[in-house]
Amino acid sequence: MRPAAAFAASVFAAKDDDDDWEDIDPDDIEFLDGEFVVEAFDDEDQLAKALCAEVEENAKACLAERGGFTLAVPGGSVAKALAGLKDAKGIDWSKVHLFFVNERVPDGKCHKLAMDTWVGAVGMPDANVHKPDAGGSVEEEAAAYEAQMRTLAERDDDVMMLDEVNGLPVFDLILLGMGADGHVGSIYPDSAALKDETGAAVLGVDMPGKRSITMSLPLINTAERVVVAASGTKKAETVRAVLEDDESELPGACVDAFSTIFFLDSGAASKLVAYAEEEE
Ligand SMILES: O=C1O[C@H](COP(=O)(O)O)[C@@H](O)[C@H](O)[C@H]1O
Repeated sequence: MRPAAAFAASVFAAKDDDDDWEDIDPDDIEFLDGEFVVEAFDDEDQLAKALCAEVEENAKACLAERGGFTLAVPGGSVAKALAGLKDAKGIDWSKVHLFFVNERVPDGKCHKLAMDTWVGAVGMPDANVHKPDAGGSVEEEAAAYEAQMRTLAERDDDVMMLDEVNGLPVFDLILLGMGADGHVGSIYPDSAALKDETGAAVLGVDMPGKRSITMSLPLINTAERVVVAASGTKKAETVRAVLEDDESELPGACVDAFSTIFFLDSGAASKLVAYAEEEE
């Protein structure tokens, strides 16, 4: 995989094996695959470029290595930040499979946003854009969406693998946004989805006004690489809690994939002790 730091204005801290923060040299970032890294960018534009670069570079690496690439995207600001992918060169989108981290059902809000923002422009075949479309209860939608992932894993072209330990689909890259309350996907603080122990890859969420499906935390944490993006000072306190409070049980604090990267803008990073020390 590519080093994560190509667009980083500041790579300021990483967790070592003992879970303590340590300063890192951006030049050493290639040795951090499998680690936990936080990067801060000057503004949302830089953050958006970094998100697009993550997709581009990971897609190219996976396509070269296996001839396939599996990507999951959320809605909200991260979805909008991917507009730059329209200009990406050298990616065979016919070999990329796109899923949604969470989705309103039956509305398909994240699918529509992705299509309008970049997917419609890059020429990804419709069959590669996997959206929940089963109908029925949120549980039925969730089960059917998980089945779509498993059907892909049953193909003999290695585009989607199953984890040898937990049997869950392994995504190459999952992008997450994080709400000001610390939610990721449709996994909200103190919710049934956060506490779920069924081992399901996809869960139904039947909150008033938010009838959704969401990837489960075990599925998210089985991915090769997860990037959590947050911007704006309104999220600064939540970002601080998620990254610097060892006791935090917020959904964002439960993201723990093999390679976990937090992309922040300066506003979202502003309350981090590690960031303040870097700025001094
Ligand atoms: O409700 C949601 O919010 C999160 C965060 O959105 P953002 O616009 O503040 O980045 C988003 O990732 C998720 O898909 C959406 O359902």
